[in-house]
Amino acid sequence: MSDTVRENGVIVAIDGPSGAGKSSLTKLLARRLGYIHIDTGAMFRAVALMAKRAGIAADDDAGLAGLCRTLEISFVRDGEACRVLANGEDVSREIRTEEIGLLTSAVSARKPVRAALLTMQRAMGAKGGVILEGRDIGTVVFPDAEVKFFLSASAEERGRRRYLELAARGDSATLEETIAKVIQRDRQDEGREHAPLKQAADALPIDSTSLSIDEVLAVMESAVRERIAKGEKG
Ligand SMILES: Nc1ncnc2c1ncn2[C@@H]1O[C@H](COP(=O)(O)OP(=O)(O)O)[C@@H](O)[C@H]1O
Ligand SMILES: Nc1ccn([C@H]2C[C@H](O)[C@@H](COP(=O)(O)OP(=O)(O)O)O2)c(=O)n1
Repeated sequence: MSDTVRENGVIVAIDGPSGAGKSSLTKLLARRLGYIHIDTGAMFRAVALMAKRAGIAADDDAGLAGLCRTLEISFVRDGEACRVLANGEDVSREIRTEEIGLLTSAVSARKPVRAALLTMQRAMGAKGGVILEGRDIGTVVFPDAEVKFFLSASAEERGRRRYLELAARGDSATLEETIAKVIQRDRQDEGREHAPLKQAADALPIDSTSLSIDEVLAVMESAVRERIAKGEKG
């Protein structure tokens, strides 16, 4: 981790597999710290959605490169929520379907997509005062982030959490099907050649299988505030 002093505060990286709690904790931690929440997964999902609409296959690197050259992704606050815009269109809901989730896992493995979003993510976070959640934040996007967490949980628990989420949205997927999809996404995210899901050597691992969101938040907030205080001492 770096001793860089940044204009707006430190950079916090939260990596981990699907359903570990990254988005939930990033939102809460960002609110506690007054930091900006950067949902890098939503950026990859936006690329996947726009590629699907344009009829670009998940392995069409030339087509994906061309799409990413002109695609503008932005986040806008909407009260407590954060809307995701693709070329100015609010795609917050459409990017969250399981179909787009699986397509995103394939699209996000492609080098041109990773290269394009890497540039965007570094531009968004370079001045600090940000929390980025994803798969490769602490290893590729900001290897010098002052604070890194690797948030995990058992596949069964992550599948259960995702199942409850889907059921609340009226999705009829069974628990067994949802666990299987979580494991499939894990394999794809961990096994890909470019920027695979991996714990950074200097990341603080947190297994949330048997922890509440508030318990995880307490551990994270304490670690970040300790690092900020250390930086202020100089
Ligand atoms: N420690 C936890 N205990 C119980 N439920 C959790 C925990 N962390 C997250 N959840 C729930 O699990 C679901 C997935 O969490 P989310 O933050 O979207 O994970 P990720 O961003 O890692 O995919 C959400 O419904 C969230 O409320
Ligand atoms: N920094 C990132 C963030 C997400 N991805 C990929 C991996 C995931 O399968 C998809 C969707 O990510 P997202 O965080 O939205 O998915 P989950 O909420 O963890 O289920 O994008 C990535 O490759 N790199």
